[in-house]
Amino acid sequence: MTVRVATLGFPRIGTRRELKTALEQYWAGNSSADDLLSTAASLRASAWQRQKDLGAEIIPSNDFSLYDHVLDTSAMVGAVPAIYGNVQDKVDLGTYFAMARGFQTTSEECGCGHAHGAPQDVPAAEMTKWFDTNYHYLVPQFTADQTFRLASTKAVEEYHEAKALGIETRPVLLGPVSFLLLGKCDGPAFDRLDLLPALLPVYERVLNALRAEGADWVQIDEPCLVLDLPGNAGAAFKTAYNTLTTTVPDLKLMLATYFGALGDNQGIALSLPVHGLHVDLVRAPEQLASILEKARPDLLLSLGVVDGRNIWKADLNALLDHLEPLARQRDLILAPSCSLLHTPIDLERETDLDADVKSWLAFAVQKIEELHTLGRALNEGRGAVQATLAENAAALRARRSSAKINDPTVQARSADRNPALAQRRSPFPARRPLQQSKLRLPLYPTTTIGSFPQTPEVRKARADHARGELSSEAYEAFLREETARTIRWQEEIDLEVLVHGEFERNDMVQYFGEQLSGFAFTKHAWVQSYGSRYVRPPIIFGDVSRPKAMTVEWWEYAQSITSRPMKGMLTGPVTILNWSFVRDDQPRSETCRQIAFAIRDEVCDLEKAGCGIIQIDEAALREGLPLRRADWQSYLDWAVESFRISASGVQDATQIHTHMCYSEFNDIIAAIGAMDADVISIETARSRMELLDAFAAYRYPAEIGPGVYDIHSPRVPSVEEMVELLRAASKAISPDALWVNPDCGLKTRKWPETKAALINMVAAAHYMRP
Ligand SMILES: Nc1nc2c(c(=O)[nH]1)N[C@@H](CNc1ccc(C(=O)N[C@@H](CCC(=O)N[C@@H](CCC(=O)N[C@@H](CCC(=O)O)C(=O)O)C(=O)O)C(=O)O)cc1)CN2
Ligand code: MET
Ligand SMILES: [Zn+2]
Repeated sequence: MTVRVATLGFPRIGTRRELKTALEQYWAGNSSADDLLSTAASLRASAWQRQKDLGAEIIPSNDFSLYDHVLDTSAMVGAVPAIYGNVQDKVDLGTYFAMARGFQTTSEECGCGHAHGAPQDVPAAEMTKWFDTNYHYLVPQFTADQTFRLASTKAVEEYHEAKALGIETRPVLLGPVSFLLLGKCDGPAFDRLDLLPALLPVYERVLNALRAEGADWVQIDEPCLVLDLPGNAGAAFKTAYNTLTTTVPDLKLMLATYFGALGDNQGIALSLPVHGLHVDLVRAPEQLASILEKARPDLLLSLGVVDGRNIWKADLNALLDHLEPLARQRDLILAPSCSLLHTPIDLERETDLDADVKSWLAFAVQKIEELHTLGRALNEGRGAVQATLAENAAALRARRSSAKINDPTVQARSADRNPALAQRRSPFPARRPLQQSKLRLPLYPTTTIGSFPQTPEVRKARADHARGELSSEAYEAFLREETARTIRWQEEIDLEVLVHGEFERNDMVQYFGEQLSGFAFTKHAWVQSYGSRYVRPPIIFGDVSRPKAMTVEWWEYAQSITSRPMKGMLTGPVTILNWSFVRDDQPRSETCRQIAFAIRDEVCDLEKAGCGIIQIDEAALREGLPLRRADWQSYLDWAVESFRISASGVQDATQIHTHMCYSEFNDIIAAIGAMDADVISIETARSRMELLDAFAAYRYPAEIGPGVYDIHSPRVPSVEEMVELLRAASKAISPDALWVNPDCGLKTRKWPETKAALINMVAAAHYMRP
């Protein structure tokens, strides 16, 4: 029996973030479409070659994307909402980026490649989290009478491109059922799965074209198979795969599932007439036994045994113990649990990491090496890779017994089960008047979410400082100047509650990770978050504590130069946890609690310094929700408790804000209420306030700032537009509980559009006041 090594997807961004640079240059009008496309082609070529060199035998194509693979799928099938005005055969670059980022002729994109006669002012499509990751996709939008057409042959072109380079690939497509399920209805709700018959012919054409080019196998991703599915989904999967396997008979389909167990969908998955099935055995190792028992003997199993969602070395010897008996019985494919999109590329670039910590890690490149080692051990016997296996065992042993991991003081504090720790002194109705009389804010008070534009100058100053080319004094003076200018400007346009702008922070999670014990951080380990925006998630390897105050000095400086209230600005424990690579040797809930105590101390220190409004961002609370409803409550219990531990050390008159973006709250609104924040700001602009229905229905007790300005697009919303949104909001929520703010922080924006939009926002708030 033979074992082969596959990857399901490789990071697109390039080891030196070449894709980011190429995109941003193109959007700024500094480079041509040809420049962008040729960078993209060379990134694909080197990713294919790299994977091949590392020993991957089945290499994906069409996993690359200029922006997002779900948007690519919408383009492939011509699911382009009418507002983008594309009626041609192909979705061109201009339309593609208009959907991704919105389009305004006055904005930066002017003159670069939008279709002739394209609309001049369109908002971007809605963006949301890809399952429980920090990757965001553009939500496909369907009308009830949606038609589909083949509008992009990218998959075929990229297969061909690899072939021309001498590399045989297995093209990847997002499967039709997941594509429909991940989308939303434009207008009154209907069953998106009803669109399947209209959609399948486009998939047939693409698959036929791939077959004609010479592809033997196609990887078709149906990650929705790990979710709780609507009752008719089983039938939809059957229709889809019966149709595709009969109409494209001699092409083999590898149906890929990941991010969890098939669970109650296992029967569906195993009944489909596909030729192979990939399952995630990192998140759900327990599913292997029943899959082996029930799978057709000729079904080629692809086992996701190396974690595509985290950066720890795999336990190769333990894996071999499980895999060896299996590999004697059937042909197998070994693969990462999911696409490597969610891991950084190459550990070897991290020359400054603590040597011990580094020896415990594997990034995308190292994970393929691990798979290659496993493959050889199974095909040739462990002896063939003895030294590598011994090294792996030694590293794992060293990690388990390392003194760097354990801090008894932290463990003792976290074990304190006193419920008062997670309880404000009084309930919200008693806190509210104390806060109101202290703050004296008008109706519809205005504020922003925290960050102001992280300009190239700010980034450069930080980089120069890190390289030792700018002294700490000069760097801090520069940051103080930026902060002061931003505060003066907020006063000038008459915002009520000010922020300092977060110029000193590289990222809202990494900044804290760099100051907390138990965390390691990287220099080059970028992971795509959306489009050209990447993050370097910190690595939590040990018990977490706060050696000293992290934000108090900057807050004190900021408050010292204004008489308006200055928000203290912190990232909450659940978000730090969810946006880090988390240790896998204790429950996540335990790590979260440790972070919560560290943040609690910071909250108390801010209050002691005189801060009356403290925002604790929990942007990632919703995305951490387990994919299966049955697992929600236990997560929400510890996540909410951790937030409350962080927020509950203060007096009643101190106003605690929290902020969340991209949050579909409908299902977890009770937990949001249970966080017991005094004010919550949320993303609502792109979904046009739909979200507020949940708050209204639940009678959310505290104050709410529904975002009126979509900050993920350079587009400037008009006063009228924001007044419209506020009117809609004031129908759902009592006006005396409403705040006026953007959807999220402004770090990704440029100053001109930020200024224009916030001036409009303040005007909209003034207009609403009686
Ligand atoms: N962790 C996290 N997840 C999140 C968010 C978030 O803010 N943080 N927001 C939501 C949306 N996602 C986002 C993710 C990233 C960014 C973002 O702006 N990322 C920046 C990088 C931020 C950063 O780490 N900046 C560093 C490094 C900047 C940099 O590239 N420096 C250059 C040098 C620049 C020079 O010399 O001029 C270099 O290192 O090469 C800094 O400011 O110090 C980017 O891609 O451009 C925004 C939103 C959801 N998830
Ligand atoms: C992704 S949530 C961002 C919150 C943070 N305070 C900011 O304004 O950037
Ligand atoms: Zn946000």
